Amino acid sequence: MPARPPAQAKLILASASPRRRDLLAQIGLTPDAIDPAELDETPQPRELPLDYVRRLAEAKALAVAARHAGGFVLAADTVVAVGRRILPKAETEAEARACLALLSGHRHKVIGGLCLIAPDGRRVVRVVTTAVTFKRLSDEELRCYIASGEWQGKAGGYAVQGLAAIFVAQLVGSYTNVVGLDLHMAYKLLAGHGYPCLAPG
Ligand SMILES: Cc1cn([C@H]2C[C@H](O)[C@@H](COP(=O)(O)OP(=O)(O)OP(=O)(O)O)O2)c(=O)[nH]c1=O
Repeated sequence: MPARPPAQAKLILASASPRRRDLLAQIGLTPDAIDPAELDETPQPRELPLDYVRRLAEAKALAVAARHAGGFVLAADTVVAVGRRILPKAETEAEARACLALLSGHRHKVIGGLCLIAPDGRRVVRVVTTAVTFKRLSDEELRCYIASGEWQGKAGGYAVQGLAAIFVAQLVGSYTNVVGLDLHMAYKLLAGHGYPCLAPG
């Protein structure tokens, strides 16, 4: 068992993503602070999706830990990958259409990187992969989905927790990883480093 950290050790979520905050709330965790890292998220030339999420999750955690000594700092990064290709976070309709055209009728991977920095400075990075298969999208489905606007700011141009759930023919692995934070791994990292995830009683 790891040594229990001081009772006042705070939980810092290094993320601007409301999805990650909501996911933590689902398991009864409310961060003491939400402090997004705001880094340049451009992939390096020929960077593989797995390397990219590891690098980003770690960089986000390190940037934020510098401002919160003695806390538990949790950071994450999510990408949608088609083979070695990292799809963008869709910011325009054209980007969302291009992503959905690649995903339609095919299997892709959602890769999530998590990094925890514990109060004693120990740092752990983990990667979780989920395989998702989309049905073949009709023109009408594509049009409705683009009109929904739910693709905005989402890795790969969709959000499984919304309307896009109807496109998912199969999902193998962690659902919460696709939404933005694998809760099993987040719990394992936090509890494993002595954060009191389970409220007494
Ligand atoms: C695939 C998928 C992604 N997403 C979201 C989760 C993330 O918010 C986003 C991926 O972008 P990220 O860069 O991982 O996260 P972010 O920019 O929103 O926040 P921060 O960097 O501050 O932590 O896509 C969904 O909400 N649902 C999905 O089904």
